[in-house]
Amino acid sequence: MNSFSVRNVNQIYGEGTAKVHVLHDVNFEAEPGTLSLIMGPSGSGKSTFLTIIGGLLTPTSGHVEVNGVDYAKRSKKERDQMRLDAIGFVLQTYHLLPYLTVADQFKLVDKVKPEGNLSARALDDVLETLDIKSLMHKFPNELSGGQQQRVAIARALYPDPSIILADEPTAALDSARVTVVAKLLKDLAVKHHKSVIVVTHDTRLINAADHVYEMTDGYLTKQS
Ligand SMILES: Nc1ncnc2c1ncn2[C@@H]1O[C@H](COP(=O)(O)OP(=O)(O)OP(=O)(O)O)[C@@H](O)[C@H]1O
Repeated sequence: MNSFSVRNVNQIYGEGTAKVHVLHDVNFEAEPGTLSLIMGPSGSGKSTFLTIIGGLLTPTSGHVEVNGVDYAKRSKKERDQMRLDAIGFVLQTYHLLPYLTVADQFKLVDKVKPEGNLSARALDDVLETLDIKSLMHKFPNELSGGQQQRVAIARALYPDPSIILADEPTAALDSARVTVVAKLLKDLAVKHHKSVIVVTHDTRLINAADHVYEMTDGYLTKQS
């Protein structure tokens, strides 16, 4: 079974003279055990695509199936549950809650999803890999951009999702950290059999990728 099957997706924002056709008949598949990159210039539709496959936006037309289930055939409540159970998001704005310490960001996940999260030991491994163990008592505004980005990655991985969707997960990281994050994403795909989809401008991630797609003016093409 494919984690994702996207068929003939179109997205149009606005109406009349303000109408913008952002995605054109997009088709895409992603299987468990693979890391796919979506590359392309700013404004080409990459984030819109990620938002649609993550079930956060219903496309103007077309179908998105996640683990064989069509979003369109589910109620909003069921879609929310599917997202909670299956998808880990790493978004451009890190969405860390300003009034919670790093440790409490993870505890909040436990409240929303009490079961099926990483064991304390597995979480410890992730924190160690991302070199953020010493930051647990800090608040987001005490962290650098790169530290916040790594905390956001760890938090997305904590619920142990089968699918990981990441929007520019390395934008705030230096080269050494990019290598660490690229290896982590690759290991999640290969060793943990997850489907990892990354929107990025970062050509340093290409070596880790199984498939590379290019988004140009809303048209998605497979490069490798
Ligand atoms: N809610 C919206 N309403 C109207 N237009 C939008 C909306 N969201 C995005 N757009 C437009 O759709 C186009 C694609 O935007 P999108 O953010 O998907 O591109 P992107 O490739 O992710 O860009 P970037 O790399 O800069 O994040 C842009 O022209 C943008 O202005």
